[in-house]
Amino acid sequence: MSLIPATILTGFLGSGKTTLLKRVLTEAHGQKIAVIENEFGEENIDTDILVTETKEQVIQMNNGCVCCTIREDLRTTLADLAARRRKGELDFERVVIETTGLADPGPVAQTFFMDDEVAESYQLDSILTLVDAKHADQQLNDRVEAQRQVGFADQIFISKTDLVDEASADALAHRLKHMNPRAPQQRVHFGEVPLASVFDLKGFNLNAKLDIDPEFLNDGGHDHAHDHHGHDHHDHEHGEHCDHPHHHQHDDDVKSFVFRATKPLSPTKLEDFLGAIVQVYGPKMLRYKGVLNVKGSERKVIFQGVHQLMGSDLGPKWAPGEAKVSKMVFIGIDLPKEILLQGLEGCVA
Ligand SMILES: Nc1nc2c(ncn2[C@@H]2O[C@H](COP(=O)(O)OP(=O)(O)OP(=O)(O)O)[C@@H](O)[C@H]2O)c(=O)[nH]1
Repeated sequence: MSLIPATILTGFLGSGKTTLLKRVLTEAHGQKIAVIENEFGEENIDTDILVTETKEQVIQMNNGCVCCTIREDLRTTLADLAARRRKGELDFERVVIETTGLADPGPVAQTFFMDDEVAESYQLDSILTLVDAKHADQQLNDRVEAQRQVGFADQIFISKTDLVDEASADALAHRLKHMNPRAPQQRVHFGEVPLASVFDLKGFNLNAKLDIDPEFLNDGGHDHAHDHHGHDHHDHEHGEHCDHPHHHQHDDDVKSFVFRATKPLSPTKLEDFLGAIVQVYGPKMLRYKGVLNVKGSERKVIFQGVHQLMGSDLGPKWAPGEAKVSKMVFIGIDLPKEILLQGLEGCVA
């Protein structure tokens, strides 16, 4: 039986998750979608709305915060859903998990890899993150969960841009891009979004192409609040003027950087190094993904991970004339960029 695609919908409180989900469910012609809601408290208003307005199967889990307690519930809920589907008691083609606005989506995503029963029935399609254009700056400044949600995203939807001016929306887009250069961004107005932007994104598919622009992180188009650090991506010297607009004075904990190598990498060195690194920094490593030129392989090696869990797979052959450049993006919280970059340099074959 083919694997059931699963989508994780996350985003800070009030960012428009339910609005988007309702929209998608009513638009989803012919698709049967099981929705797993994770909310705080006993009263689950979101679920009531979904149940009355759509015919979807909604399972609610009321035991609090996803980040600490939920993995077991989520695991049993997913396993139970799959078992009932196998027996013909339930009919659905995909699953959407809406997390609470205060959840770290990491443990939710990991459930799909750590539990055999879940991994045998489901394939994590992508993590979608809603960002509220009106409140995001404050939320990102104040709340680590909001930052993590952006870090994990395979796709970012920016809601409520109707409530802010164009310059603010652009500045937010820029800030988010620095935090997570891997996730495409799309504005949504009251959840209006084509289904093709929501499902089958294959963000977790190892063969998905790595859509990042490594040059972006080296550009000068972000704020000078980073200058005092000296350890992150900024081309300008201290005091040097740059012409880009500086709307923010943010200094996000979730940051990203890109490793590039033009020489082929040694698979064993890479495995040893990354294996050791995730033991130490795994909890801080939200997502990492790369397309690698590995010695002895004619084909691209596609690699990705979430916290301590990582995997690799063979991609297509390098095209004739294509520069065989390895690229890896790391998104995490206070990652030791220099240690990682130096270690990776040492993995050249
Ligand atoms: N102006 C504006 N309001 C929006 C937009 N999208 C959603 N909203 C409103 O924002 C409020 C919160 O939306 P919800 O969909 O409930 O947000 P949520 O992320 O599910 O919220 P929680 O369940 O509390 O985490 C609602 O009043 C929505 O109508 C938008 O694009 N523009």
